[in-house]
Amino acid sequence: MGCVFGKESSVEERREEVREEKVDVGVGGSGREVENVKEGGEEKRIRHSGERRRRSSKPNPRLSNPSNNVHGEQVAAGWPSWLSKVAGEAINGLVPRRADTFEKLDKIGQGTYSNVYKARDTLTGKIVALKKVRFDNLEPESVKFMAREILILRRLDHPNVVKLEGLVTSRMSCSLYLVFEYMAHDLAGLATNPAIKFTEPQFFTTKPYACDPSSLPKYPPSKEMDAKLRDEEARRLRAAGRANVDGVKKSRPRERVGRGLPIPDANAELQANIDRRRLITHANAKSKSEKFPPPHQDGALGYPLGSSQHMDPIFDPPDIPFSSTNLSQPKSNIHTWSGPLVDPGSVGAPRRKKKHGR
Ligand SMILES: Nc1ncnc2c1ncn2[C@@H]1O[C@H](COP(=O)(O)OP(=O)(O)OP(=O)(O)O)[C@@H](O)[C@H]1O
Repeated sequence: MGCVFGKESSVEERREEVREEKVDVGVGGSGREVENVKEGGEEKRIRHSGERRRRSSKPNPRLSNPSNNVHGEQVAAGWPSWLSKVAGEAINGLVPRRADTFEKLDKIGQGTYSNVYKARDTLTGKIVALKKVRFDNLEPESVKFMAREILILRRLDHPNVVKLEGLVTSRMSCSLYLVFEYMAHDLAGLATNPAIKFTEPQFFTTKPYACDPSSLPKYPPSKEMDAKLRDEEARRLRAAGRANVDGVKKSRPRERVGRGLPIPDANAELQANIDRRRLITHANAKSKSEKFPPPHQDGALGYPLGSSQHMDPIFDPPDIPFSSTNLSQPKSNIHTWSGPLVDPGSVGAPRRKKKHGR
């Protein structure tokens, strides 16, 4: 996930719904306390950003496999076996959300490995962004790569970094959705607006720090490495191509005129570079997990409830009902978000302290 997003006022925050008890909607890695308190008969969700609590353990971005009993617990909780086997640590302490509890509204973006949808959480009414990662052949390396992103996102807690709020999948599914707060703007879009100037505190010098820099992975994600190698290869090929062309046709006056054109204004150039980079990235993408069906096959939008407007009936067939995620139960008994599955402290996920009535 290469994006940092800007949030439009706090409209979405005001819309955030409340769950029965304190749950870790930051899926476990956030440095904030999140709690629900009753106020005037109404429950409100509050975040304590000032005080940081010590934790005995944090998810480790260098992945390790879960023990057999943790794997068993994860599968029982609704995680697909392929995910738990390869990326057990990334989902440690969480339960998956069911796909049919979201209503896809629109396709809003596409990343290197994903399609992103605006969706409504039908249990809370909240608008979210769903990043769909589909793993063709469930290649362990692709899964591990995504797990690494999840682990890092779980650790990040910063006002300027979009939060991972949950994960959606099911035992029978071969896809995974990351649930994020919905952001009205993205950084690339804002950067192209000359009226908007970013200040340093808008980035990572703002406290609380997103995470302790020393805890970040030592090496860049393989995706970045791949991108770097692809860029270098593309540059090399371009240079080789130019050398060939120069060798064959020494002089192409019209081309030289073209090269001499004035540079367009900075913002247009920035956007063009962004677009070009995206094109190169997508055109050269090699990982199996980067292949997606065309939008018309990738989960239909705009259909009535209960049909394909719910998420991907193809890739998310109804599961055998699992108690924690079964819609036939009253809402109050549902773990609606990816939240604690087992005692996180005992299996390496961050420990969350319950706080009441602060
Ligand atoms: N939380 C969000 N709210 C609103 N739009 C989003 C959100 N997350 C992603 N998007 C949109 O989807 C696009 C793709 O996002 P995504 O995170 O998949 O890709 P990326 O970070 O640009 O690239 P990569 O796949 O390499 O990480 C973004 O550029 C943005 O337009």
